[in-house]
Amino acid sequence: MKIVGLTGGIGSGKTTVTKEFTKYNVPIYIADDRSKYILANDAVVIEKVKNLLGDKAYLENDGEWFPDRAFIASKVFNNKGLLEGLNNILHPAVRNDFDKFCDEYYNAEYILYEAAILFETKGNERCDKTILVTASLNERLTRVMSRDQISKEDVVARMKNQWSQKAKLDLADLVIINDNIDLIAKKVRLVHQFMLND
Ligand SMILES: CC(C)(COP(=O)(O)OP(=O)(O)OC[C@H]1O[C@@H](n2cnc3c(N)ncnc32)[C@H](O)[C@@H]1O)[C@@H](O)C(=O)NCCC(=O)NCCS
Ligand SMILES: Nc1ncnc2c1ncn2[C@@H]1O[C@H](COP(=O)(O)OP(=O)(O)OP(=O)(O)O)[C@@H](O)[C@H]1O
Repeated sequence: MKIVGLTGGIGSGKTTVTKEFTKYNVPIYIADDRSKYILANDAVVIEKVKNLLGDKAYLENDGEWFPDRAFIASKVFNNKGLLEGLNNILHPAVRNDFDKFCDEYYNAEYILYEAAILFETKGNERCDKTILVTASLNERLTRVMSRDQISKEDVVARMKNQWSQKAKLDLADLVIINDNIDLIAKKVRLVHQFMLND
């Protein structure tokens, strides 16, 4: 079983591209989603996040507690120390969770590991191949502002905590340029064939 990492800066189109791989029954691990699950459900993680950011990091609703992601984002994306603290809590937990996923799908030809900050966290060292999804800076800004209804400043704050597209291009094995949505299905079909024959 090969591990294929799929990454790209915020708003590049990782989720859009990843969805295309589901057509081919490729097992897909989405680090952002699993990270959210862990943040909401792992008791040890919850305790550590409260210690780092305060009790306000979680909100109560009908007797249940949920991470207040807007509050957490407002704290960490403008404070490198706090972001590092949060990453240090969540990333080892995500790695453990991914180990279990790999065990479950050890029979697959390859599995896709989607992560926004694959290279930044050295996650690529675990991958046999890496795919980078790209789009122009302006496109990415516009897409995220419209998708999440957040300000340009909020998107830029996240971008500042990610490597530049140029730095990632130097490391990626394959690149999917996501400028035209109509071409994504064809590009993914070609990449899938490449992975099967590699
Ligand atoms: C701070 C949190 C709660 C904000 O949640 P929110 O729903 O607003 O954002 P979401 O998780 O959907 O992330 C959206 C995008 O923000 C960017 N982003 C998220 N985490 C990070 C990070 N640690 N460093 C840089 N960019 C990040 C990515 O481009 C991501 O796709 C959340 O992003 C989080 O827990 N981040 C830390 C965990 C992490 O590193 N996740 C990313 C891969 S494991
Ligand atoms: N080629 C495209 N043309 C126009 N809109 C697009 C294109 N690709 C993706 N989008 C839209 O742009 C937004 C961002 O795409 P997507 O959510 O796939 O990016 P992402 O890289 O997963 O972002 P994030 O890092 O925030 O998770 C979405 O609303 C999506 O529908």
